[in-house]
Amino acid sequence: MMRSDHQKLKSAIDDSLPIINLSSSPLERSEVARLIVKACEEYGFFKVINHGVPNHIIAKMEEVSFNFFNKPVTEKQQATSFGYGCKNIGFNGDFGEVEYLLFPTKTLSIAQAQTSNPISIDDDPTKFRSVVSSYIEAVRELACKILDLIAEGLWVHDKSAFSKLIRDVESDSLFRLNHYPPVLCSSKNKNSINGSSSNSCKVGIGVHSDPQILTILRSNDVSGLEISPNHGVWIPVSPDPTAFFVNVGDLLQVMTNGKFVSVKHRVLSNSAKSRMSVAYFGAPSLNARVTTLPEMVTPTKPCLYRPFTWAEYKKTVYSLRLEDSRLERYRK
Ligand SMILES: C=C1C[C@]23C[C@@]1(O)CC[C@H]2[C@@]12CC[C@H](O)[C@@](C)(C(=O)O1)[C@H]2[C@@H]3C(=O)O
Ligand SMILES: O=C(O)CCC(=O)C(=O)O
Ligand SMILES: [Fe+2]
Repeated sequence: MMRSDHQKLKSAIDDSLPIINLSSSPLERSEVARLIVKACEEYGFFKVINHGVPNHIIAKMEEVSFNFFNKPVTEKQQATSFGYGCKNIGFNGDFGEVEYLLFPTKTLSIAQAQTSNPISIDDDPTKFRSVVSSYIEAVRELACKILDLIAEGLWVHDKSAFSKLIRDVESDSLFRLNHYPPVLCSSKNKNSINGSSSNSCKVGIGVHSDPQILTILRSNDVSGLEISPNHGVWIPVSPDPTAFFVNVGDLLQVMTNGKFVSVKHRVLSNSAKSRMSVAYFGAPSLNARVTTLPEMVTPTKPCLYRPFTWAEYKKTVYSLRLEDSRLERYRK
């Protein structure tokens, strides 16, 4: 075996993935900030423990998600205008063994204002709305906490340079529930996916990076998520329902001038169990101008990307397929 193969195998172990403990005392704040920056540079991905999101909020979210996906297909399809999708991902021919509910977080506040138009997702739509609203509020706070620590760790002058973008009332953040039903792996499919773990083989969601600033992800106790911090290496992420997982998105790559890399990831379906995940994609408002922070540009590290609005970038994202590289188009 060549030395590089050894190194690849050694690095493809989940144990090596960074874990950030947010319970640390204020004295250790700068150390936590430093570790988060390191994780974003090396992996664009990390796990957060002692995150402070109350258990009852997480448990209720899991319950409404489970109830929704357990409904008959015909009932779920009635939620298509509200973002229900099955197997089709995006608009350009991507498919996966997944069903999902995907909507802008703003939708809930609009629905709240128009009580005559409740969201018919749950038998009790008011319950669905209030459970999801509380969950979104809690994970947005977690995202802001992490983004403020990133700003500190990067010695950025404006400590809320990142978090203010997703705190904006016009923020275009998204919320997504995913359900990957068990898919039996035929011997023909077995090991068809390079480096996948043995009890999974079909693609739930194909290789992609998240286009927004930061993603806060949580799942049940079923595996499937894999990340690829280096080209050709796939690391399965052990599921941990008590934790949150954080992905660096494309916009954070641009704002940090490529110091952070938006992590490539995919989900493989499990042959025995259903995986359920919940993702919050923190994004700026559509008209926000995304630029590289001046602190990230030096004479030896000139600015890599031209400025653009999130609306412009989102249009590009939706014109392309999951795996397509979009940031290349915004290079100077
Ligand atoms: C094929 C696509 C689905 C996606 C939009 C896109 O055209 C390319 C990016 C995809 C992605 C990946 C991360 C998130 O799950 C998502 C909601 C996003 O913002 O970009 C999805 C989009 C989607 O499923 O609509
Ligand atoms: O289900 C997961 O763990 C990841 C989902 C994901 O990558 C996405 O929804 O963009
Ligand atoms: Fe993703």
